[in-house]
Amino acid sequence: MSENKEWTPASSREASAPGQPLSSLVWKGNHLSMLDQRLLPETIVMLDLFTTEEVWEGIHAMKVRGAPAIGMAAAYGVVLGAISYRGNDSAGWLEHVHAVCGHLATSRPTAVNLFWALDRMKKRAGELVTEAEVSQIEDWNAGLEREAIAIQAEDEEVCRQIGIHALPLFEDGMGVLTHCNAGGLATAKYGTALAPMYLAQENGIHLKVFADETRPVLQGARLTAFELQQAGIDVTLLCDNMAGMVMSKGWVQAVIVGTDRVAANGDVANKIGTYSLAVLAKAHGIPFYVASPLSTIDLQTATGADIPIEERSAEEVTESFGKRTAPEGIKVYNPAFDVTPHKYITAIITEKGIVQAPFSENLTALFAD
Ligand SMILES: CSC[C@H]1O[C@H](OP(=O)(O)O)[C@H](O)[C@@H]1O
Repeated sequence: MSENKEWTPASSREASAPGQPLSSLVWKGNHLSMLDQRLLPETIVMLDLFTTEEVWEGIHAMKVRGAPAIGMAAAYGVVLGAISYRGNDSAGWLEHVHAVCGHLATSRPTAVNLFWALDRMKKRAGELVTEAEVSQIEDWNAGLEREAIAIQAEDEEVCRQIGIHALPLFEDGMGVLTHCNAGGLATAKYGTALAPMYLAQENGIHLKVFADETRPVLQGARLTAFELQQAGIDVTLLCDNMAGMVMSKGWVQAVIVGTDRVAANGDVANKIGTYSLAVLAKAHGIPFYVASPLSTIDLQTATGADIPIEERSAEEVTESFGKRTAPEGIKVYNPAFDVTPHKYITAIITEKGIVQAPFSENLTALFAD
């Protein structure tokens, strides 16, 4: 793996152009260029990843993070794995691709987009080897490459559609609170929860955004505050424990967050702290919205209690801000996500429209056609 300290625009999809937001993932034809989000906002480093293992590590270590971005990265990881196959038979190639997918599936457990993208790549691999007109491994690899590129391109349009559907919920001058980073950095572009903020800006609507800092990894402070400020959107950074006071002052008219997995009954797994925010919003009579692409809705998972919740290292909590901030040997509990019961959710905003209670029926209906 090499690190490009220099800012080098990509040949296929531009990493960044003047006035344009950063891209977290740029496919370069034979490798994946991944923005190391752990270093933002101070340092912009694109990592050049040539192997599945490097992509696995990138996801696991949260160099790339955010449910849709994790799925996209995994899809490119499958391409890199397929390219590395040295046999010449379809059965061996397919078995190898499945093994690569199985390995990438162990990188992080909660965001269902990872498994969604891997399932899609496996399905495409199966189709490729049975399509009569393509018979070379190079053709199958090229087919998987096209599929991964399509996943990324579709995500940009999906996010834009989420923004379009959400926009009528936000009026000029409203205060909107968000948690973690469900923005362009977590997706191909626009984000999920941040998409309406970008669309509002395009339409001359002024929103006053409050970004929770989001302990312990600080995605709100390092990423949401960064990307909204870069875009010229009015954003105020809050410590997580300030949300209640800000709501009590009447400064917040809506909360919108992203999600890593929506269960069939409408329960939502999202960044730790989301559940507390939803309860606070309910107590203050503030609508609580979840922005979710269909790829994040998991009808196979019945309720929030069935969603696997990732627990991360104690050091994320004890070594914050570049130094030790807790005593040696202290017991730590560090769940990366929590589950918000659907009773606290006003609506789930998807690329196909806005879903409200009863969530079980209405989420299922989304997939009917
Ligand atoms: C657009 S979904 C973003 C989603 O991902 C975050 O998790 P993480 O930073 O740990 O990957 C968080 O739950 C966000 O809502």
